[in-house]
Amino acid sequence: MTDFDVRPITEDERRSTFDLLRRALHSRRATDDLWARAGESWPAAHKFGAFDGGSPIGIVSAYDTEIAVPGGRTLPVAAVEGVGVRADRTRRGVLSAMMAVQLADFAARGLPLAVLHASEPTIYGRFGYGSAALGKTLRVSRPAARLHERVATGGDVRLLTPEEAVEEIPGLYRRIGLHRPGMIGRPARWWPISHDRHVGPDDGHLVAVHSGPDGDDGFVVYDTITRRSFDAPDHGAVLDVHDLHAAGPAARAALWRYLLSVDLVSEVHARHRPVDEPLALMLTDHRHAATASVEDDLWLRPVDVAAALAARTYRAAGPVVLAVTDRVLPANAGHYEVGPDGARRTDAAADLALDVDTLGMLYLGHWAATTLAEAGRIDVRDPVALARADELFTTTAAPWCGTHF
Ligand SMILES: CC(=O)SCCNC(=O)CCNC(=O)[C@H](O)C(C)(C)COP(=O)(O)OP(=O)(O)OC[C@H]1O[C@@H](n2cnc3c(N)ncnc32)[C@H](O)[C@@H]1OP(=O)(O)O
Repeated sequence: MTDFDVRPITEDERRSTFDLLRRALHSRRATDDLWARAGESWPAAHKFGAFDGGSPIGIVSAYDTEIAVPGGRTLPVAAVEGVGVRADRTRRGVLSAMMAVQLADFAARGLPLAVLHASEPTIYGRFGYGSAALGKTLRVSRPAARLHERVATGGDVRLLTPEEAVEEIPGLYRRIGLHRPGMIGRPARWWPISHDRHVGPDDGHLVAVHSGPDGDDGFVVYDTITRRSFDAPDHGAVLDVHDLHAAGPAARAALWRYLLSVDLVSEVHARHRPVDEPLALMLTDHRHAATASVEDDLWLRPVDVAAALAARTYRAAGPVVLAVTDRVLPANAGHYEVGPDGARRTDAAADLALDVDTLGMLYLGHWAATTLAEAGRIDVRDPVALARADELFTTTAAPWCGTHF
């Protein structure tokens, strides 16, 4: 027996569900001042709450945007954010009930994919999300690190005022474009909370923009955290890279050259960078840039498997037939033939069998089918098909989201 209902939230329930989420994530309830700034970014649309009587006990939220898939197309996607259950009501199926309603809503609205960043990796696989793109944390020893002479840089780097950063960076992000599988669009409601707040006086992050031959083509948002003290007066600051996007390798290298030139900094930290970002190889001594960790970045859920598979491209290899199972959206269950000329449903016998969360892991090209089979996530009916699946799904650029939501 359930003692709660799941339904769309009303306008009047925006603030109480926002507070519920904040408490679930161990933040204080929003002050009136914070709500005045953040409230617009928490609309009622696309939010489902679990209610016990009139009181919210759980919330799931999403916004519609677009995502780049292998081959360069962009697809509509639901970006799931703001998931929380009141601490006294966890592990009684509240999230499961909300996720079922939310996924049914995505399917009814024809969204082929849903994505999220997971607070804990054990939560979302059961709902069909798979870890599809990773990010690495770089730690660079700043005084010693030098770009080697063959790294093409050039152009100019200039610092923006906070007002310029609020005005100019959204358009620049759009112009740079979704050039890697996994990158997502940032709608108007994303910017006040995730950018403007950081560059404003409270957080004081700095913003530098690179201009190349065709105008502005890259930016970095960063903060410096001083470590100097009476006891350790020589400790330089840590420069923390918060958001870095560039249209191409030259703009990216020029932004890194700039970051490595900032005085009184002993280390540069950059979290959630693409796993194939070649910073270490750009240095005269690659040991000055260490990969401190590799974490899961984007989790992806095929909501309409046929549409999702048909939208991306595949490398040249013989076709494979996948048998897909999906407990939450059973309409996806079935056999799909995937080959260099596309993907479609089929009645043919399956070469490989997998759950929809594992398909989410394959989809953007990070994981090889062979690796997933070795991890027990793919049931191999025809061993020869594994190598074909490896080739079909792989991508040149590692998938990467690069947007926190
Ligand atoms: C996209 C994002 O926003 S990420 C942020 C997610 N939110 C948080 O981490 C905030 C703090 N945590 C919470 O609010 C809650 O614990 C939630 C939302 C993670 C889970 O809500 P619950 O209502 O407890 O989940 P529910 O009871 O439906 O659990 C379903 C299953 O997942 C498991 N599960 C849920 N959360 C966790 C977890 N954190 N760790 C391990 N297992 C979990 C449950 O044990 C259960 O397993 P079962 O089906 O085998 O019994």
